[in-house]
Amino acid sequence: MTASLIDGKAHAAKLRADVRHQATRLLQEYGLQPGLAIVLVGSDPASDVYVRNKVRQAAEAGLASLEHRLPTETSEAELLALIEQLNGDPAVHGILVQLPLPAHINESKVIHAIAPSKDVDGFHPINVGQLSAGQETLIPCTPYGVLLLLRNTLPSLEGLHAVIVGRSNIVGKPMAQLLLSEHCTVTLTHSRTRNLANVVRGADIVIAAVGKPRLVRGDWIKPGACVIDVGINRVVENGEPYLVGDVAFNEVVEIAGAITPVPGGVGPMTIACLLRNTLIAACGSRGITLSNAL
Ligand SMILES: Nc1nc(=O)c2c([nH]1)NC[C@@H]1CN(c3ccc(C(=O)N[C@@H](CCC(=O)O)C(=O)O)cc3)C=[N+]21
Repeated sequence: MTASLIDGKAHAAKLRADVRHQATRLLQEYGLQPGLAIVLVGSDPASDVYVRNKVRQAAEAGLASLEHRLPTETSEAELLALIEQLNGDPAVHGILVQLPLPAHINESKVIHAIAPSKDVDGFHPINVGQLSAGQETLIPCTPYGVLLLLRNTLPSLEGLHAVIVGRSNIVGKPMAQLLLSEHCTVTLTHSRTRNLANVVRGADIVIAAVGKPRLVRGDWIKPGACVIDVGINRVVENGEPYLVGDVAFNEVVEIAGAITPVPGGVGPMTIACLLRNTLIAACGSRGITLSNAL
């Protein structure tokens, strides 16, 4: 059996079209245009590409995006002052500070400084706590995107065994909380997990988010399982640069029931969910209820 491909690019395009539709209505009915501020400190070439993509897609979805590029030498105090200014700016509904930050800046301090209502990454401890309590909140973009893909792929998530590989604050932990809310049985594994392959063999849903190229092999997969590859690893093979996931795609595609490709899987959903979070934050700022989440 060959797995069906989960087309993240197509799902993301649909989600962005929905954001655009709702943003148009917000502007017409309430005179409100959602605004996203993107802050990039330093000039990492990979970050540069992501930020440019985010800005372009935000504009296409009818959002106002404001880019703040700061030099690597920017002090922590200067960055905190900018965040303070954005927190108080009524045209800004979402603030994204691109991570990682240069080593002299305390990431946790920066995340704490963002107003929780504008924290479209969902990284502020208030939002983390609300997610873990199962309350409505701004959800981190990558796990949010994965959840939408799963909902669109599987008839029901209830009672399924989800095994997450990787316990990061950005993907693994919030993913576990979201899937618990969907009534999955959740196992959160990591680098110290004993007999990882055997644990993954029990999974109906596998979420690979460790940043190790092709870690998850074909013989780890229960036939028919749904496999979501969050990894984005840049490797050079035969002198060519490649983007590969945390899943050995060629092996797993033969065993799984459905699988996301890299690229074109989770990545595009992450950006689409960032736009959606900005829309949600803008609505929240005026007490407007947003209809359907697809
Ligand atoms: N505060 C913060 N929030 C983030 O959400 C955040 C961040 N910092 N720092 C960097 C990572 C990385 N990230 C990606 C988003 C989309 C793709 C994406 O769309 N990837 C394409 C391929 C892109 C390519 O070809 O390089 C795909 O998978 O199809 C990748 C990576 C968000 N991040």
